Amino acid sequence: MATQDDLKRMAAHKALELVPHGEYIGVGTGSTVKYFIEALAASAKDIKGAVSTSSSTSALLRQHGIAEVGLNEVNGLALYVDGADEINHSLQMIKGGGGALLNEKIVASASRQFVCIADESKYVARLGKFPLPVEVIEHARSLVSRQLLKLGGEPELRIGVKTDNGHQIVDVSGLNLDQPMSMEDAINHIPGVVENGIFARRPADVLVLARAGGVELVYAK
Ligand SMILES: O=C(CO)[C@H](O)[C@H](O)COP(=O)(O)O
Repeated sequence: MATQDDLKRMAAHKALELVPHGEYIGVGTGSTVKYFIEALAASAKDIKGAVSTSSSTSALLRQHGIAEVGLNEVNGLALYVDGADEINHSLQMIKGGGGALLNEKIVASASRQFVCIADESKYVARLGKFPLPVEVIEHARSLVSRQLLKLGGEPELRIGVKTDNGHQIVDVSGLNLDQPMSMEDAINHIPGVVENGIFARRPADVLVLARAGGVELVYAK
């Protein structure tokens, strides 16, 4: 039986088919993305370079000899490839389990196409079982947490974690995410919030979904 890692690898390999030749691409963060970087390095795709979303992704790109380029050095990106913690049927996502949500949202917003790579456990009818990561300015953490409580969530500090941008992460359980875009906006309006892991304003354009029976491309309904 295929393991979750097998499925992640299958999705990552399939995504290669969507990578254009001769373009800059954005690369997300996480274990599924690690398989994508490995597959990209072993393939004949001649991308111009990759914009990274985290120090761990930069290290993997270096290790595999893929040229890294800064976002300021390119005029937009053809494609962005990343995993997700949850993705719904409109291809809206919860991201940030790996703590890279801020850079992921920035690079995704600079990309013409967002390809999400995921195993079937991530594909859900309703977002919100996975606690929502919220990146916060450290001295505003308690203030922000009180506001998150008012929005119906139960915030919990991710102990011992600092993001690549020097902030803390609060994971929020119990939020009603039936209106993901409104919640994305509401949380981002709390002073002290840097970014939150709802990707509703910038959903994926295509989901490469790996199931035990094979890999399929899913487009937003
Ligand atoms: O948002 C992310 C990192 O910030 C990842 O895409 C998400 O956590 C999924 O990770 P994985 O591929 O390891 O399951």
